[in-house]
Amino acid sequence: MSHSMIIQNVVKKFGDYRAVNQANFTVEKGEFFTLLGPSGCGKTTLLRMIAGFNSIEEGEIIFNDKVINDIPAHKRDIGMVFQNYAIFPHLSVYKNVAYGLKARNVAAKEMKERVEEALRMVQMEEYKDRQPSHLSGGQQQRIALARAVVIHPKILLMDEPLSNLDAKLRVQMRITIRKLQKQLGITTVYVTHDQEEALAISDRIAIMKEGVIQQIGESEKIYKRPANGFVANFIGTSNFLEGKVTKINEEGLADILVLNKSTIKVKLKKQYEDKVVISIRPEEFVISEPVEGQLRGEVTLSTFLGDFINYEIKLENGQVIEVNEYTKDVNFSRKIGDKVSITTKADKINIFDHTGEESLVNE
Ligand SMILES: Nc1ncnc2c1ncn2[C@@H]1O[C@H](COP(=O)(O)OP(=O)(O)OP(=O)(O)O)[C@@H](O)[C@H]1O
Repeated sequence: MSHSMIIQNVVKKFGDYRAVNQANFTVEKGEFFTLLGPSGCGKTTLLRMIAGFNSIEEGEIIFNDKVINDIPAHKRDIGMVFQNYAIFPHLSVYKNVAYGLKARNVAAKEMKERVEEALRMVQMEEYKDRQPSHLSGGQQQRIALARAVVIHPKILLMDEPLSNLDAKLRVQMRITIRKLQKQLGITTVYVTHDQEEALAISDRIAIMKEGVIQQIGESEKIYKRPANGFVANFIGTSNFLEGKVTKINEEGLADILVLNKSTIKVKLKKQYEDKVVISIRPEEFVISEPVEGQLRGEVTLSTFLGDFINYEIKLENGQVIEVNEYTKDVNFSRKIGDKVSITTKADKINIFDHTGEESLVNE
């Protein structure tokens, strides 16, 4: 028995509209897997299919080698945490957490032990007799988390569980969730539209756009080697520059003319001679004094952010790019109006075909 969850060619239709279109992935046992994408991309719809709240029009969802398409939600052995906590306002904290065990007819002694253990895990033991209305949002969300894990589910599903919390609490709670998930080893599928949260919390991420998965991978991989322009733009900050392959040899080593100005050499994964989209992270640029033949520009905004300085630089063609310089690497920050040159390391940038839909560099 494999214990993993397999999503195979899964389709969700609302009328003719495919809210989820041919989703394919495997979530390994104990893995923290995140569905990430802009509003309306279909991530909640897919999560609800896993939970058993949505019908499945095509494909299969397999858990422990068994197709679960037709198994009703309450028989799927799934714990769920939602954005709006969904805890019972008239029950004490203790009774909220005990609820799922009661429904499963767990004996009194074991129930007490498990509820106390779950409350301990989310550091809420001393609140067990409180009414939920006397708790903060973060505390209520901890109760929702305790209630989901107390039943020892095989799968934990979470839909934007942190989006009602303030920024600081969100960061604290995502650490709590991550630690608890690792400690319990529960296979987890998490939904968020917040890319920073997804990068921080996940083992792997699936990025969705208009019902279609664009890329699946570990946070670092997705950040450094986005599969297409959409992912490069959605995750972190990317500067997109126009380029053109002017020469390419048999091994794929290409001369790429950037903004009709300077040439970089990049190894492409296939033969390609056309316009390209070059995608560069703000921290992958190197700023220097102006040099003839290099990309040049003028600092139009300089923002000191402690560990780094963020610049807006207006290039000679009028395009404005974002560049970060680490404070530890420089003695002073550049000022508005300073003239500079911009270079970058060829192995750190991403090259897409002219449509932005296909990456031309190896992973
Ligand atoms: N019951 C429904 N009937 C018809 N269309 C629906 C239904 N539920 C969702 N949709 C549509 O399916 C698409 C995906 O919706 P879904 O809620 O999965 O998006 P999402 O990625 O979770 O977005 P958000 O972050 O805004 O919650 C949307 O275009 C939505 O309007």
